[in-house]
Amino acid sequence: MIGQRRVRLWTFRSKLWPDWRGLGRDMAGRCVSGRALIAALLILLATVSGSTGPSSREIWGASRIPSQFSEEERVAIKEALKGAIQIPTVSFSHEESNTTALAEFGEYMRKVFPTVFHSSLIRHEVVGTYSHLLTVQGSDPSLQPYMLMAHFDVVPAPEEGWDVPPFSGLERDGFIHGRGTLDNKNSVMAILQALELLLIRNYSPRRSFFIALGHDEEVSGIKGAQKISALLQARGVRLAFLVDEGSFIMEDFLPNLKKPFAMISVAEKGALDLMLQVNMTPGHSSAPPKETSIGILSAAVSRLEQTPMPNMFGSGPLKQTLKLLSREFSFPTNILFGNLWLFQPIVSRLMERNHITNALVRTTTALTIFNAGVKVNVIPPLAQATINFRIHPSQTVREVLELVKNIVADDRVQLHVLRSFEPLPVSPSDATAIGYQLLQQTIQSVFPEVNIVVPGICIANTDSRHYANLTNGIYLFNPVFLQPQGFSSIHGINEKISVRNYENQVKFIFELIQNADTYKEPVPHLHEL
Ligand SMILES: CCCCCCCCCCCCCCCC(=O)N[C@@H](Cc1ccccc1)C(=O)O
Ligand SMILES: [Zn+2]
Ligand SMILES: [Zn+2]
Repeated sequence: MIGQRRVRLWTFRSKLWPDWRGLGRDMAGRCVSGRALIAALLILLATVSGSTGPSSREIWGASRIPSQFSEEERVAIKEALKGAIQIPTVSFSHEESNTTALAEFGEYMRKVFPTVFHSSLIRHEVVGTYSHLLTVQGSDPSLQPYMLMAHFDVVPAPEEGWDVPPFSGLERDGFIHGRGTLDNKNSVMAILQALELLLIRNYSPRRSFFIALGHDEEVSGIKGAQKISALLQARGVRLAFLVDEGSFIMEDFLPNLKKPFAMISVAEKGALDLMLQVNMTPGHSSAPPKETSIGILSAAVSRLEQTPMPNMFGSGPLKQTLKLLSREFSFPTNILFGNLWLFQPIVSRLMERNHITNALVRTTTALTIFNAGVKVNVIPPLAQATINFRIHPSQTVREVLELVKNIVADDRVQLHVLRSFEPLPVSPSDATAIGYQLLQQTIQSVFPEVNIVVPGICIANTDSRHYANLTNGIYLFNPVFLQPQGFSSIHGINEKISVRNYENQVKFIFELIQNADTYKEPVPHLHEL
């Protein structure tokens, strides 16, 4: 009891100290006027006396719960994830998914997180038949809510090539194996697990938040995320920020950088799925025309592959990413990245050398489907190819289409847009951006070995774009260490997460929820009062 009081007093004093220290001077150290000083003192007194606002216990967050889990809890944490991996919630296409598994997953969540699903603080709704929206009621309605997101559908996983069956959830050598361990059942389970552990410890949040769990992210999110977003919009919800998958704590992604760095993506690329089609008159293969639909189309897609979209290094958040990272590198990379005003041409070329960093600097062109021909002795009437472009944040769908037309430069090739969406606007990452600041603080406390946190670009797409109408603070970050091999396993083979990584993910969310409750807006300059 005495110890608890001492902690409370200490926290109280340390929270006050920065305000007192700066009193009478603005942020630049200049003296402020007497009237502003009196106004500031009055506001401070009113807050400290707490006669009308929340109690000092609530203000200073004295009821913080440490993220320490018992042996029994640690076993339950990993077993819960293994069980989730065993449910084959596969999205095959827009039309086809394993709906039995999607429904079973909903039952499974209710079973393993009973406190969450029975809490009087939480409203649970099923949206679009299989997706889930949880509304966690905070005690302070003056705080703007936020949202934690994840999805539990997965891409298919043929058994060939895997060290262990992809839906076994087997633990081997300290790793839990299987489809969805990184993308993205780890996040679904970690969010609910952290909340379960907080509620068991009688935590009741001050700031309301939503948990949105999608069931069709891998095939667009139209039936899940888009519906949840429309529901929240109809309820007049505005979010302070949201956190979704899309970036990691990166290890060994950049040459000469051995230390891990956390990248919070503040931008997400757009997309364009374009079908190219050539129609020609069919005929006998014994007397072929000079050009066939296959030849014309092949030449067109080859030109597209051989002509990369322009390098957009100079615009977008990447310059800031590299500038912040520069001090982590040794000579000469630190000089190159730290002086982009001079070395931009060299650095932008360096980024093109590797397929992952190349995806950060330009709109990418991926030839993914090619269909033509019906019989070996028939000149094919029709040839079709589908190309997946991922659009750089500084370009638009229209601009990319224009570039494609100029590169193809052949009227016989028809272009059909199958699907497109623009890149997301860049979310703020400055000192006033609550979502970014909260993530950064939490990364620094949970992962002390991570020296640096940088804003970045997500090269893939997530469900978060469906929520752009509710917030301008969209942050993509999974608190998990990832190496290039782990990146290849996402949608590939041998996807796995270490037990330690997963435990830390739970710990991270446990801390993040509490940090969101105690977050203080940066104090405005006194001369602004
Ligand atoms: C400087 C070092 C940079 C390193 C970059 C490493 C990047 C790691 C990115 C990992 C992204 C994981 C997120 C995957 C999400 C995903 O699979 N999305 C899918 C599904 C989808 C398809 C169309 C529309 C919406 C959604 C996708 O983008 O294809
Ligand atoms: Zn995903
Ligand atoms: Zn995915």
